Amino acid sequence: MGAWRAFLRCCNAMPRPNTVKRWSNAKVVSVSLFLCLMLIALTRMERARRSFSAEDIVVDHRSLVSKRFEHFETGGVEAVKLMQQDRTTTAPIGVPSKTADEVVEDNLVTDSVPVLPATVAGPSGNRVFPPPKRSPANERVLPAELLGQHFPLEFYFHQYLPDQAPKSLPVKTIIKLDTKMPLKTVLVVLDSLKASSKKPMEDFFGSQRIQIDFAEALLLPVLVIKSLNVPRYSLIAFANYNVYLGLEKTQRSILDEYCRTYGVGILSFTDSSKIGDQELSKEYKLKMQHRVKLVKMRLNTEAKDLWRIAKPEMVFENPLPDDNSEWTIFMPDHESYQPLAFSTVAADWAGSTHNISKSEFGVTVAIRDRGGIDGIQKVILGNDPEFFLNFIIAMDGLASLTHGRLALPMERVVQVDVDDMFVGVAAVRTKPKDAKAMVQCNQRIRQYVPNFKLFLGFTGAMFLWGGDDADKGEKMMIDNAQEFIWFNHLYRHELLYITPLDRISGAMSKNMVFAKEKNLPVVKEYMILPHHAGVYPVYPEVFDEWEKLGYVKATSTLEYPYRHPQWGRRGFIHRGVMVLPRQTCRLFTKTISFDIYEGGQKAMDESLNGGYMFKIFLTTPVMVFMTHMSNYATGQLAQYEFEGVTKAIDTWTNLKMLAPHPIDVAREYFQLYPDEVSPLWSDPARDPNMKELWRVNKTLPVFPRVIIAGPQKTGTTAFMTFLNLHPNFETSKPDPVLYEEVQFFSSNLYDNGIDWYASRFPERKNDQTVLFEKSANYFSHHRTPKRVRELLPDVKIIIIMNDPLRRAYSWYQHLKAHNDSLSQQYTFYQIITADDKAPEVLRLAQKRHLYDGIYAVHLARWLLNFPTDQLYLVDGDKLIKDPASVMNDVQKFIGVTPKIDYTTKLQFDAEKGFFCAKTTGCLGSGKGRSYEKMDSASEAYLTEFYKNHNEDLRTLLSSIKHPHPSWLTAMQNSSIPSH
Ligand SMILES: Nc1ncnc2c1ncn2[C@@H]1O[C@H](COP(=O)(O)OS(=O)(=O)O)[C@@H](OP(=O)(O)O)[C@H]1O
Repeated sequence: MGAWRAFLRCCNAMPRPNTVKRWSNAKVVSVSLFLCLMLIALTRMERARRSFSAEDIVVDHRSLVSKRFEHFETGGVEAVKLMQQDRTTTAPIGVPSKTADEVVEDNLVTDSVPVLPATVAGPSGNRVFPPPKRSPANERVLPAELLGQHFPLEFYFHQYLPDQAPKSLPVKTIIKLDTKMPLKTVLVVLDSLKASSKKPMEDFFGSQRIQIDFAEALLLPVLVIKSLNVPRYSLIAFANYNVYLGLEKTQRSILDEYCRTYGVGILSFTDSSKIGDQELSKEYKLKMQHRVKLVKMRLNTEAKDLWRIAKPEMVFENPLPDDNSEWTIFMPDHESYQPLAFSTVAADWAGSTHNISKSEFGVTVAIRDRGGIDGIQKVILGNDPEFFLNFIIAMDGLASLTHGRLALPMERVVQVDVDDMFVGVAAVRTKPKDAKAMVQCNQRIRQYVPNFKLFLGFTGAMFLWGGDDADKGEKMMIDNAQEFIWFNHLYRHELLYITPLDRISGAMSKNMVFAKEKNLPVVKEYMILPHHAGVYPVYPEVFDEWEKLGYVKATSTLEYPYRHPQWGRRGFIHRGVMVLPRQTCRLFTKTISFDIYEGGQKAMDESLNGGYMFKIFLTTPVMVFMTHMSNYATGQLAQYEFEGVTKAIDTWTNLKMLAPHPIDVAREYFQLYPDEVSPLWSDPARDPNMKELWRVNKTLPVFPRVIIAGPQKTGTTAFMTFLNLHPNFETSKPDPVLYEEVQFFSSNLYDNGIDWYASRFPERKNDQTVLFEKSANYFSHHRTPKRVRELLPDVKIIIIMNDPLRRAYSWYQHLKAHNDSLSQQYTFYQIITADDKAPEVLRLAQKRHLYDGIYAVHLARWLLNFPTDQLYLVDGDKLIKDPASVMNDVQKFIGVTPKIDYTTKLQFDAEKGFFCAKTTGCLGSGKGRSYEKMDSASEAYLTEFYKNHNEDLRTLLSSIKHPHPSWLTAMQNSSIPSH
């Protein structure tokens, strides 16, 4: 009522035209009510207009995020509550966590804005910098992988059955498909997948995090996902332009047609190591001279619309790198071409200079074809992207050819961490000249990166442990503390893999006390653990501690998901702490004998010439570097390298370098890469670096070798019970809420990490023991296959498929048996036929009943992630009628020993109507219920609903040469009209 009165007050206060002014409150109310009713009616009409189709199960993942468990599990919640009271029955299906309230169903699309810790005040009380702006060019475009997760069937057909299309319509998701927009993937065509030119292509695109597909020229992939009508590639790239020119005629015309239809351009490099000296493409009116030796390069300032990163007025005055006489120059004869870069033929070049200009900048070494000849825009470079100017030209070409869709933002966020301040033996500790050099380094880098300050990781206990000179140097650092930003690096540089973990909190807080005493401006929100131990692989104790402290919000590591190549490192957020990927500078192992400052000059020169660090700056919008001051003698060179590289970036590019507060660095990172918010866990036992970081006194986690993945209501409990009869199979520990299930990969339990997952299993009795788990909702959960593949790449997956009609009805009977209100309110028929006008709960319940039974879609997702020999598909009917033969077979598939004969373990129980274990008896009353037959209207509806999906399943199974389950064959036979 209060709100209503406020509304009326508002109405009265609002300026109105004279006629309205005279209206009474009653009139205002009636008019408002009328307008409301009209609005409702119009909305209903609009809904009704969109008629319901059998394929129209909306898998609206985003809505699930906010609706939480009780909405998603509509119809299941009451069952959960009941089950919690009655522990004698087994767990309800799909209960993903301890309590309904805690659960956030995570079956969501990852393009939601990540939840990041709030911005915090900088060391001086304010942010050092405003957060960098995101460039519109960098707005996210649908990555192919996401599409593959949500449209697996279409992807599978596209990949393996390109001549066919699925019979069923795609199951709708919230992903909006713009069928004219190519996916954000690049097709790189090579003459052979083994070509040496593959690596530079991987580096060029990979370092910009652009997804690539490689293809051989003789076997180009199908370019459009037919069933979705989605063009697959945003750009076609050739490592060697001659491969494009030499494409087989039909392939060329298909490719060209694709490019023209979707406005896709071609970016090509050249590789003259294997080709003749001079070539003429008559068709393209382009002459090319290969193997030219060149000096100097300048860009064409007239190609204004192409230059973005490049500063076109800059001139490179030195000889171009020429290990194998690898440059190609272009001599076009058509107005469609525009030179992009010019060079000068070296005076000592031995090749024939017939028709080649010898004047300064007289030859063209990069060119653009504006499509005047064949309607396709191209950028062609006279070498690979190795040379730094070529790299920049290619990046700008890429941005232009993809209309900005694959362009990186123009800002580069830079953070340089100097770990181990005060750590080290006397000889390599900070001397006065080092301290001075660091202060100067800050000042010099500030010319290019406003407000830049080195970040120093300090270890208080080791302060003044060095000799006299070091003492002086370290004292100087303290005197100049305000010149830097400091972060906690643990008091004694404790290596957590050998230090008792209960010392972490002491080590963190003592260091902060030290900082206070010395008046160091510490950013307490950012912290680095020595050797990054505890961050990845995660030590739960470290994150516990950070959670207790409450203020640590960001850290970084080299280790996730792997170390090499550098550009493959990623970030993730775990328990509120943002973990950023860390970049490493070169270690100048060869220059160690140099005087350090002399070596520094060398590092700077190299960067100025576009060395390794320069490319990191070009391709990495948010960079956190790791360097050392003392414990690696060579680490001290890094400061020179940063001077060099920032100067070079400032000189050659229009990129804007920024040095914000570390929390803003982290926030910027995850805003740029929201897909990375959720980590993908992998097995530390499989990676030597991770193994090194694992605690010395803690055994590596042991994971299951077999997963019964579902789907729900297909006999998964019977299967796991039977498997357990084998002396060497050991299932997960029972859970008070989830009972026999784990549900790690398909719920927010995944956030608990791998230690938690491993703790769900008993210790193996001996080497023969095979751990396994059953979680029936894994099968249809869109993220699960990828997560499983990442952690358990060799796992064997068991999938049981019974008649989807039976499966849906069994779920309804499950609800009924637990007096779930939904099943009391609605009949089975009402639920499965719910349309757009139905209440939301009914729509969600409909999804709950029908979605899992769309086997083809879910199976395709597993098949895209696992080889077929890791999947064991069980005919659900056979499991009921002849479980012994299924169980005998599966032992072979898993490779367990000894093989047991299940005919001696199982017997048919006439009363139960199912096979039961001789020793442990039949399953509980919740499994194998007796209930009335499905009504014929429902049966007819479901038969129609699943018709095309089942047809797709047949195609899919045939494609992997798997026999069809008996119910599927029977269904097909019954649908063939008899004459
Ligand atoms: N041997 C044996 N004993 C009992 N029940 C058997 C057996 N084999 C298969 N089934 C079928 O399993 C159905 C229950 O499937 P799930 O165990 O996968 O259900 S759950 O998802 O774990 O809740 C269950 O469904 P309902 O018949 O609806 O109860 C059975 O049809």
